[in-house]
Amino acid sequence: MRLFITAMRPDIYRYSTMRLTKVSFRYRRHDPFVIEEADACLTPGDVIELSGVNGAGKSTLLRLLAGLTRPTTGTIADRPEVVGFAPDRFPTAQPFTVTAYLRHMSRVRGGARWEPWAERLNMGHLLDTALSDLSKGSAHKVGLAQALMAEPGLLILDEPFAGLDADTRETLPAIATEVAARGGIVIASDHQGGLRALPAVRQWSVVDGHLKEGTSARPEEESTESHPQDGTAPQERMAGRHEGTDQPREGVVDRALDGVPGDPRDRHVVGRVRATVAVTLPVEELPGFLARMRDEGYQAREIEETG
Ligand SMILES: Nc1ncnc2c1ncn2[C@@H]1O[C@H](COP(=O)(O)OP(=O)(O)OP(=O)(O)O)[C@@H](O)[C@H]1O
Repeated sequence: MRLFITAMRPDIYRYSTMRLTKVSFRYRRHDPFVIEEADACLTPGDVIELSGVNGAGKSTLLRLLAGLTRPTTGTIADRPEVVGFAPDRFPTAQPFTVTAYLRHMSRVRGGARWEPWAERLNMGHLLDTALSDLSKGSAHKVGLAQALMAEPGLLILDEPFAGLDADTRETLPAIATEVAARGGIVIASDHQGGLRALPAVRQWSVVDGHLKEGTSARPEEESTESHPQDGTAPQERMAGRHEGTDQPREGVVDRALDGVPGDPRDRHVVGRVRATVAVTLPVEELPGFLARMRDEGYQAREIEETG
């Protein structure tokens, strides 16, 4: 006998638009500003590629977004509760093996599951290695795994493709898409254009301290080019004016939330991403299975027995 169970996990992510308002930053009082008066909105479901020449301020901006650094002036509002940050250089001077480190981070993250990420990022052979013995690319994977394990609402990747082997490089765009599809925001600085093939990637660049949208770092591509997804001018999206209208924004978020009932404008406030799965299991395991699902916050909606 087989049982088919469809299940729904309701409202597991909160959605809100993160806003930067006139954010400026400099490292020391008399230094020049690295970031000047950045205005931007990061909307649930966005995948953003951040470009700029060496020293433009990409890492600085990412650290501001992560909350690791505070703006000198200006505000950053409505940052998602769970932030995953994978730095460009993972700090390996720590007295742990990879497994011990990931277990520790899992505890810090409230019991987040790291094992699937270790598998997906091809880290099986690294698990017993001391962090201090890791190669650059392997250390980078550990940084990615710790960033991903908590299912972040904001995933920040600083040069995520640097030093990665080919298989893992190919995996990253799919991972970014998945995070965005469940309503997360993904932003990655990337010299290598690894996310560029994804549909609807927002292009940000830092040029002379200014944050720009809809352009690469190449000046000839800057200016008034419209966003390919919604027809808004880049700087309107940057300033969030489009989200301020009564019209729900077309784009990644709404596609990710297809089939969700209710006013589409509400989707930006509370997400209702739902997936329906069919599970086949021996009938005697049903009570335990349902109990585990409830423990994890799922709801069983329908049970159907088949012979
Ligand atoms: N801790 C720091 N103290 C003082 N200045 C810093 C510090 N970190 C970065 N800077 C300066 O801030 C500017 C921006 O650096 P940042 O690392 O953000 O650039 P980036 O665009 O990420 O560069 P890259 O592409 O080379 O990684 C540079 O001039 C850099 O020298």
